[in-house]
Amino acid sequence: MLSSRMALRRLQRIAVAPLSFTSGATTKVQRDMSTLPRVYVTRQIPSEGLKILQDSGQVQFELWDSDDVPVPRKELLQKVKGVDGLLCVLTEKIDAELLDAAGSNLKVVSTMSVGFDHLSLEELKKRGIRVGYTPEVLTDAVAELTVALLLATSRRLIEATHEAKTGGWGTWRTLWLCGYELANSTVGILGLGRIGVAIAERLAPFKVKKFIYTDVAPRPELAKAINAEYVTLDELAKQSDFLSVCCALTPETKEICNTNLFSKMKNTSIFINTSRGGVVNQEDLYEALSTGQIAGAGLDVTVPEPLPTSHPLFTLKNCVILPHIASASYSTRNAMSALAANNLLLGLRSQPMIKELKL
Ligand SMILES: O=C(O)[C@H](O)CO
Repeated sequence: MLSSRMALRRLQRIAVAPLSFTSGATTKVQRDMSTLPRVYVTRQIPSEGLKILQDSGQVQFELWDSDDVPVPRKELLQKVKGVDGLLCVLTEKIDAELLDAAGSNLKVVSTMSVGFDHLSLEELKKRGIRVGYTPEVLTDAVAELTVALLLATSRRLIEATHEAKTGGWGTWRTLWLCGYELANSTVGILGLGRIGVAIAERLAPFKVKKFIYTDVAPRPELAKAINAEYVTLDELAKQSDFLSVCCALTPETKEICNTNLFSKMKNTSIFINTSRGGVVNQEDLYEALSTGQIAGAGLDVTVPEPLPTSHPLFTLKNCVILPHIASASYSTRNAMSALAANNLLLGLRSQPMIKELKL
């Protein structure tokens, strides 16, 4: 007998099945509903979001029916012509060129992401286009992955499994594969928001001694929840045994993690980034890691993405690199797609979105 979960999955598949896409091509999804607002979806999003769009009867939509390759820019510029709404993911640059190509019908852009550095907010604002995004639904998944990455980096798990698999595991040794523990440590958070708080809440039971943070200004309400002290960026670098970057990528935070920061960190410190690759100067990070200025780095995000396999950071044992998977749990990605779809539909109905960016 099918478990209810499996049965549900099967039902979802059946519900989505009639769409049966041809790989790599843009496929018209709705039946003839030519008077309805037109929407372009730039990726094959998880089924919950697709189903909301399908069942709404409110829009006709086309989507780029692959999750493996992003829609080529040329096709995207073609497909957005005259659309009323756009549902995108973080690989699509929504800039003046694209908005010009879309034209004056475009009323709503809904991104299936909490980050919005791929959106030219100024251009969107200028054109009166509303923007939806997906904060909160991914907080738990991102915090969980950040903790996993921090532990994998500080306790050298990737190196250790490699050694075990490739014959490096000799006798038990007193200092072999030693790392750094969270107990009695100071954890620093660069950019305290919901995700930073969620990370700290998960790390606290590891007996962290102190949480510190920096941001453009103190955030007492959030800091109170985790008993974190506000410090300057310099102090954050100096005091942190673990420094976790949680800030958005903006002109102000671009490459904020550079030699200036790394040179102030302890040789025993671990640097973790699950926000955006652009906040780090990767040459400076390579230097800091390869010279032992800092002990290790765990990165879920890089510039560019994917990071070429020939990149020098991949040669370092003390650098753990993940392919931008912080929010990658089935439930979270489905929730993100549902929120993005609902934001889009609400925006097109000129109603308040569930999560709308103030421009
Ligand atoms: O911005 C986001 O949503 C994350 O980086 C991917 O989930």
